[in-house]
Amino acid sequence: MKLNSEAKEIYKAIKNEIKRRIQLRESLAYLEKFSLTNNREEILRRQRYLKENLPKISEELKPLLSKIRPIRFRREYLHDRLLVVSEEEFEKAKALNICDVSLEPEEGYDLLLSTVDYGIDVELSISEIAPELYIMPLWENRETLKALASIGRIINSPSVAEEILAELRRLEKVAKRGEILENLDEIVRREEQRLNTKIEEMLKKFSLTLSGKELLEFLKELKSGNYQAIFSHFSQVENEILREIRKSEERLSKLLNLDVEVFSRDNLYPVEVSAETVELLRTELEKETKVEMYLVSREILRKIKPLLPKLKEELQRAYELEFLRAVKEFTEGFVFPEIASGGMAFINGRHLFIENPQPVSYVVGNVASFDGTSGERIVILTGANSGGKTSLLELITQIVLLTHMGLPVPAEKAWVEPLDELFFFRRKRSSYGAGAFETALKAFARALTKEGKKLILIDEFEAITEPGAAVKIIGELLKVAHEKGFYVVIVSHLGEDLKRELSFARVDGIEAEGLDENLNLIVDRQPKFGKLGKSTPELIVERLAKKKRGKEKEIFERVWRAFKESQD
Ligand SMILES: Nc1ncnc2c1ncn2[C@@H]1O[C@H](COP(=O)(O)OP(=O)(O)OP(=O)(O)O)[C@@H](O)[C@H]1O
Repeated sequence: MKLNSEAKEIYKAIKNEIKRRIQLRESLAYLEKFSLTNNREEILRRQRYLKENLPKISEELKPLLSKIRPIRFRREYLHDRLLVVSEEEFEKAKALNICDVSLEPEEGYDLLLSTVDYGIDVELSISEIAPELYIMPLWENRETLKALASIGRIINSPSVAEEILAELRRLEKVAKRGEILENLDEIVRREEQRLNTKIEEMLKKFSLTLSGKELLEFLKELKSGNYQAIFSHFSQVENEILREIRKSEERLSKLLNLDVEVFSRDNLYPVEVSAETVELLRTELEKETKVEMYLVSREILRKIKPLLPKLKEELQRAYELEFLRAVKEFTEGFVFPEIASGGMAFINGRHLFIENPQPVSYVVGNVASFDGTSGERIVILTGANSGGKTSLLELITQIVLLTHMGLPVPAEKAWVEPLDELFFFRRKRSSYGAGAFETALKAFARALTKEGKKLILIDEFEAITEPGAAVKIIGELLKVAHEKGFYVVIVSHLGEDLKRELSFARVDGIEAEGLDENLNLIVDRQPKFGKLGKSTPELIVERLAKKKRGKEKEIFERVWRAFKESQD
């Protein structure tokens, strides 16, 4: 379906309404599948798809879907491992391009894998050699997996994410070790400080007990050459300190899941762990963690590998659900239009961008029959200023476009014939002179060339030329449109004159019904079919007569009386 630029603007605004409700970037692609089509079968196919799937969307899905993130399995070269293979396997192993390959074990790697009994036994496949490339993205996206599991429960289609999450739990211990590794320095320094405070306290206590009487005791022992007693007294402190050191090391060993001896025994106060020792510890821990991570990852992957294709499908399904959810949110209270032949119509249509709009029913062509209409394809829309004529043209455009997207429309009931082209010509308020007139005329004429099913909506063409000429021009152009079987709604204040020229056209009118208590015009937005819309100068006069003061008021009152007298 082809659109002119102003119709395109409305199409863009509709798409934006859906887009801004979509929480996931990946779901935007689904909107492309709903671009305009005039293929009746395709529209019906989209309607069937939405009718089947929209009811499955429930409120509670929104926060869960917002948590979904893409899970991308990495393809990286891992420098931390060496794969030792036989000569026959060498080329194949190299071709995997996943890590260094050798025929002999070599130094300098955290992990030694081998198909020929030199290290951890592996088969020649990426998932065996580098299972972390699959497991880490899953581990990092646990929130997505949890959301998928909950979504599965809601839509009654159990997710493989449940099983994957259960398996991933085995990684918790080694992941914790990874965290510890990151904070190793801080952990060791904290233990060191704790230990020194403790020793300090012990020494303080000891110096207190060594006062007075005890000192004399020592001197006596010293005189009699009994050094042993003194040594034993001091070594008692030393032992206590050593016991504290061991306790600290046990605590660290337990935390790191590795036997450690990091505090020097040479210098008991203050105890200190050298930077080198921390580095050595880090290297050892890193190596252990790598091996453990590899082994646990491999074990998990062996179990869950068959589930990964289904997981991918489920992620895609989540993107689709998010698209559907946004459509559902946008089209709440809408109906699927009947794909008809012979024009377009709707009952109680609601403008998308007017807050609390008055619902309006309308027909162009013979798809539905309302009192005062008889299948006219050319309609002249007349009526009060600010009555809602432009808004009605926009509403027709919105309903026609949504139908061609395959979406429901904001109305109680609607009928739309698939069209080849839609033209919307807005009133150019600031256009004056021959240039503007010529441009508008050319655009109108262009819309009339070429065959096909067309809807042409024109907002007040005559504003840019003299009324007399306008009747001739518009009249003739509408005759062409009529002959070609196009559908046209044209806003005009020249309804009466045009009607005289065009027997095939219908004239509808939007009317003001009076003034409200604040002297604002009360407008019935529903056009009266086949009835010229009265302009409302007498209401404007009444309004001024009631609002103004003094001399001006007198003048308006006089004019108003003249109106009333002519009505009596
Ligand atoms: N169905 C509706 N319900 C509520 N408000 C409406 C409706 N249709 C139009 N309006 C409001 O009325 C005002 C005038 O609408 P619109 O510009 O469509 O009128 P118009 O007849 O084209 O005016 P003009 O004669 O100035 O061209 C706008 O503020 C619009 O939001």
